[in-house]
Amino acid sequence: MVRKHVHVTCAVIERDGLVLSARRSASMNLPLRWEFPGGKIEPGEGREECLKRELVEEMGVEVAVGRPLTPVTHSYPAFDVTLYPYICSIVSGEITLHEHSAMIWLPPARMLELDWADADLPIILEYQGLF
Ligand SMILES: Nc1nc2c([nH]c(=O)n2[C@@H]2O[C@H](COP(=O)(O)OP(=O)(O)OP(=O)(O)O)[C@@H](O)[C@H]2O)c(=O)[nH]1
Repeated sequence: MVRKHVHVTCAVIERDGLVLSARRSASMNLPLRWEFPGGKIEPGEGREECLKRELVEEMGVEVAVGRPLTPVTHSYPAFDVTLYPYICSIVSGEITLHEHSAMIWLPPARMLELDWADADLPIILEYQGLF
C-alpha cells in the first residue's frame, strides 16, 4: 500500500520580536501538540496562496508571506509530511482561533519549551539560528 504523504505550508508569524505558536485541539491528529498555523496544499494551489487561505480560515487574519525556511520531510507512524515554512507577518485582522485550542507569542529562544509536533523541530532550530 502507498503511504500517505501530505504537503503542508506553515507560517512562522513574527510580531514585535515574538513568534506565534498554535496548539492543535484534542480532536485533531497530533492532539494538543504545538505547530505553526497552516495546512495542506490543495491541487493546483501555490504555496503562498495556500498559506494565505489557511490563515484566513484558521485565524481570520491576512498575512504577508516573506522568506521561506528550509522544507522539512518527516515520517509519522501513520503518514509522511513535508512542511514548507515561511516567515510571515499579519497585515490585517485580529486573531480568532477557529480550529486551534490555544496560541502563544514567544521570544524565539523560548519556543522549545512547548510540546511541538515532531516535524516542526528542524524548523524551530533553523529559525532560532537566524538570531
Ligand atoms: N499546519 C501545520 N500542520 C502540521 C505542522 N506540523 C505537522 O506535523 N503538521 C501536520 O501536517 C498536517 C496538516 O494538515 P491540516 O492542518 O490541513 O489538516 P488537519 O490535521 O487539521 O486535518 P485532516 O488531516 O483531518 O484534514 C497535519 O497532519 C499535521 O499533523 C505545522 O507546524 N503546521
